[in-house]
Amino acid sequence: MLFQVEMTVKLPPSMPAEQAAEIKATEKAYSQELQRSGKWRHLWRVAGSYANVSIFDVEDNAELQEIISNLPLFPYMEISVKPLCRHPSSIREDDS
Ligand SMILES: O=C(O)CC1=CCC(=O)O1
Repeated sequence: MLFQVEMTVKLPPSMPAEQAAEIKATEKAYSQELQRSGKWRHLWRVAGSYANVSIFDVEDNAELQEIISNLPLFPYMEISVKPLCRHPSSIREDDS
């Protein structure tokens, strides 16, 4: 199942820079492992924002919830999820 997930990062201004850097490094490693596995298909920065638009390819809602809730930045993000299905006019083979 494919999902579009938009994540907006809102780190508290009071968080020490070292702690923020550590969380971001852990987040990067976690997301890159999921990208290598194919579960995190796309990761795009939203230009001009500390936000991303991502496409996940997971078994079901429960797996998406598990992945998202384990993001190191999860406590500091606003997240919206949209389920996707194949567009009838799509010419891409990997859209479903
Ligand atoms: O910087 C972000 O958009 C948050 C994030 C998600 C995966 C990652 O590596 O950073």
